[in-house]
Amino acid sequence: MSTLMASVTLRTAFGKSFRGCGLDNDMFEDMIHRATVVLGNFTASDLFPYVGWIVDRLTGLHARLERSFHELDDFFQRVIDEHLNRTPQEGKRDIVDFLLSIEKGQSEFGEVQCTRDCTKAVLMDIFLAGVDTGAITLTWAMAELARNPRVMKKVQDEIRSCLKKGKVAEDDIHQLQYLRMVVKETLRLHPAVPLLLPRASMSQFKLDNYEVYPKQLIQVNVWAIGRDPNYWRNPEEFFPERFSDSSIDYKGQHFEFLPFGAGRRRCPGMYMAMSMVELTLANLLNCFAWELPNGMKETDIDMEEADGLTTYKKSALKLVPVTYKRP
Ligand code: HEM
Repeated sequence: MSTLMASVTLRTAFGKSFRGCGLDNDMFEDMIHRATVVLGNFTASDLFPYVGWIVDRLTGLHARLERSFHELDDFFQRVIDEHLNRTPQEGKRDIVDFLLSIEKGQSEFGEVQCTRDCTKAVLMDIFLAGVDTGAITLTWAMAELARNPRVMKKVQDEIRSCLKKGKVAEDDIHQLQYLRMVVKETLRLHPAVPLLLPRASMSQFKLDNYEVYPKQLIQVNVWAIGRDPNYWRNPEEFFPERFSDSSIDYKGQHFEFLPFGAGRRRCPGMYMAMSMVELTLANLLNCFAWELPNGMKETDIDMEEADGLTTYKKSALKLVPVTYKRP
């Protein structure tokens, strides 16, 4: 899943497939995984600005951060060098070409200096935010479907009855209402980014019994909100039908369901993400029947999440694809 999401994101954003960049699938996945795990750690220096750095050095967190930073920096440098050494074809400029042209003609942003570091920071944002999240959502969707054969059958029947032959294309997706509910339900129970980007309060206010002061760091836990029994009936149950006849959407207007965040910092890749996830899931479900490996029962699927910035499935999901032949 990671490989597929990485290919789509890199080709869309950087105009390049990672296959030609000297990293094989596993190295590439490891690099992203290391970065999101290390970035998801709470650092002692965040909590204790003057002395925390000593703790971070002793625990090895600082060294792991440095290593991840250098790995990613090398990769982005390679992407930038390739772009600098070629002439972009008219009408085929990608995000890297665009960022490099801003660097060159600083005037577009007036006083704001757009440096090489800024370009790399934007690339890192897109890269880390785009690759992992889609793969994680797909993995959890498949895990939940494997645990819930009723839902698996219902969504496969929908896809196969709507589609008369061949693969699911982007234009077919709007017909697949139940598939959309399955993706929403996956995002409710397993939001890829469990804590939104940190916010800082602008003024002093009281929330329940807590006094919040200006500039205080605020973390919004969308994972917990998605499982809150005050808003969701039987919140732990995977039940996509809860979204039928409901106006609740993921676009940041319904605060009980914020898998892509809300407000100015809402995920800018939301529509791309939904297209990638829905299309990939629809095709996986259309082309194969999915069975559990020998002797395994639905209840044996381990649903534990790993620590980090994103909610990885801790143990790999093992399913057996059996090619589906239309009757
Ligand atoms: C299922 C897939 C995805 C999920 C669940 C997801 C979720 C999120 C969330 C929750 C945030 C933080 C929003 C906030 O704090 O309000 C975010 C930020 C972001 N996402 Fe996504 N995302 C996904 C896919 C993508 C894709 C495909 C891209 C681009 C290729 C992308 C690019 C970004 C960027 C650049 C940010 C940072 C925005 C900022 O700094 O203001 N995301 N995403």
